[in-house]
Amino acid sequence: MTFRVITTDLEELNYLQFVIKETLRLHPPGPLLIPRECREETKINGYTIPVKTKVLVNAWSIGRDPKYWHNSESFIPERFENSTNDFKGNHFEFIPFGAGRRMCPGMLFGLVNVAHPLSQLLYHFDWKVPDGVNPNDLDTIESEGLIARRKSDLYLIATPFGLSK
Ligand code: HEM
Repeated sequence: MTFRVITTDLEELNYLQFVIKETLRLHPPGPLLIPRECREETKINGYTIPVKTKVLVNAWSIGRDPKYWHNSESFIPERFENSTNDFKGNHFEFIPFGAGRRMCPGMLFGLVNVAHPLSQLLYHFDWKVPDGVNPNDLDTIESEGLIARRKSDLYLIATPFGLSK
């Protein structure tokens, strides 16, 4: 699929916003959010969580749960088209920034810093994988750890727009 960005006005880049959402669903940078500690004994779904329990919320697996997402392992940005599903903390099946009063206060700043450079890179360059590489074979596995990143480096060839053959 070719994808040409014809504006860098973030308000107008709906499809790019869906791509960013879908990326955050499948690859939340904080897969287990931030470890929290229970301040008082709490009951959730019949389980008793004792005081001082360290709680890790697995946003990575929630974002891939087939109970909430069709074709949950597939990258389908269009799933967010005409959907109210958002990561602002109201839909607990999609929490790359957490939820509740300790959710990420830098969400909007973080998002603009993803969308703006990405739109500029797509606007000014044509991108392709190196010869002999099939885009479907790209490895998207993440590294382990509190903050996830690509496990293997991504090699792409950027050609200034207008110069590609
Ligand atoms: C795409 C970028 C970002 C992602 C995915 C992200 C994700 C998160 C997540 C998952 C949490 C934990 C929420 C929870 O435990 O419920 C968090 C907390 C936090 N984030 Fe971000 N974040 C991003 C960018 C930023 C930026 C740019 C800043 C600051 C300028 C920031 C500042 C913070 C702070 C201070 C907390 C702790 C909030 C608290 O404990 O009350 N984040 N973030």
